[in-house]
Amino acid sequence: MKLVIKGGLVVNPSTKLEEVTDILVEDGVIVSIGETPSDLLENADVKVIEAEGKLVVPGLIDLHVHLREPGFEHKETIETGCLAAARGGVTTMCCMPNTNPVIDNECVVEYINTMARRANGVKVLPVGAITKGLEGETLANIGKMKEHGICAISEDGKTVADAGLMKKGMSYAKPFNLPIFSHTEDRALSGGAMNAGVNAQLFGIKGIGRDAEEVIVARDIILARTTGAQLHLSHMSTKGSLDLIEMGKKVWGMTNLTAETAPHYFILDDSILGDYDSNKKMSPPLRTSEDVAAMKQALKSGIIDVIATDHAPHHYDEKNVEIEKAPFGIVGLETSFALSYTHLVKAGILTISELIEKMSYNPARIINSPSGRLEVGAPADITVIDLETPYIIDSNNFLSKGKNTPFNGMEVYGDVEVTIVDGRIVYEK
Ligand SMILES: NC(=O)N[C@@H](CC(=O)O)C(=O)O
Ligand SMILES: [Zn+2]
Ligand SMILES: [Zn+2]
Repeated sequence: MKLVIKGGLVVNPSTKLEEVTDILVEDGVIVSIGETPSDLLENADVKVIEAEGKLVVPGLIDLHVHLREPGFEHKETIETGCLAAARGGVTTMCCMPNTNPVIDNECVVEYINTMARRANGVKVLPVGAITKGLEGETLANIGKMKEHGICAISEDGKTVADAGLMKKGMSYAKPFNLPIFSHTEDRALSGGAMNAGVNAQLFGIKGIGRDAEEVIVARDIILARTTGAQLHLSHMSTKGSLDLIEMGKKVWGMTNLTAETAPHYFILDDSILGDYDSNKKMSPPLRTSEDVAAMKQALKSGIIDVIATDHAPHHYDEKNVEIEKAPFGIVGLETSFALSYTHLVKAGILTISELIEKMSYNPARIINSPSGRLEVGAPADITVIDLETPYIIDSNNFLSKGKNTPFNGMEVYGDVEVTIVDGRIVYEK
């Protein structure tokens, strides 16, 4: 089966390509980038996707997604999560281990692999727990899980509180070439429902200080420096965290340190919580406008390497309670590209190529994936996007089971038209 994506603006960070041209795909692999011979275009066996006026990029790679299966299928399933991913232009995603049972052994890894094979074709890479049951007491069987395809280890939703155990986890992961995705939250310092500060005082909501995040950011950078393990800091939200990462990268010259943020941390701040809407509650919480400005700066300077979603679907009934009682988390798979494009590229902060680097190429490098690049021989994971037509975000249209977004009603640019995985169309508008 041959496929031609014709006449789109092809943007590929790995080769610094930015050119109106065609991509030819055969048997799931990119076989050429350049003008397609006309006899091929007339061949009835060749499917042509007209991409004139559209953006053509390597499929997006989301390092941070909660698919909720097994255990919480009322929030999301692997099937619905994969549909949402395809709609959002995401061709590979890493799913976090806070399921029930926890992804802490090869059987659960295999269960996810099986369910993903039955879904639409979007690549699902499980993330294994660092400790058994996410209980923070003994290491999970990391080596066995690696044999079955985990792409990283993480305690996401929690932090390994014991620094000695975290160090052991890092030392163990290193020879397996597994990155550690770190959720940085010191439980002794957290415990509220929004960012601590003047707005929390004004609204009468218990606050979570930035120190809860920063203490663990500092600790894990130090431990990664000692062990040489590859540390990837999940969902960064504060300016202080960015300063610490800058220190690790620039002063200590660490090449084993990367960091991620999510669209809500560079678009929204804690002043919007005055309506007590639990769809604005997530972990870590929205911070202040100064943090938002610093986050944009850090995306530009490269202190932040990755934009992920932290797609965290919850059921309507679970969120439809007082903000203090509601679970943390918002969905993101179907809005992340458009929000990032609108608020970073259209706003003049990043170039398109820089954005795709953060949403595809850099994530691919962190998990050693051959995707994330439009190169001859690479897997044909490709996303075609309309950048011209604005639209309004409406969670009623989400394919995800989760409708918990703070972005409802916002106008954005960057509508995904076609998503291709291994040369197969998995979403077409
Ligand atoms: N981010 C969140 O607010 N929630 C996540 C957990 C997490 O990412 O820490 C969840 O699993 O719901
Ligand atoms: Zn987390
Ligand atoms: Zn998460």
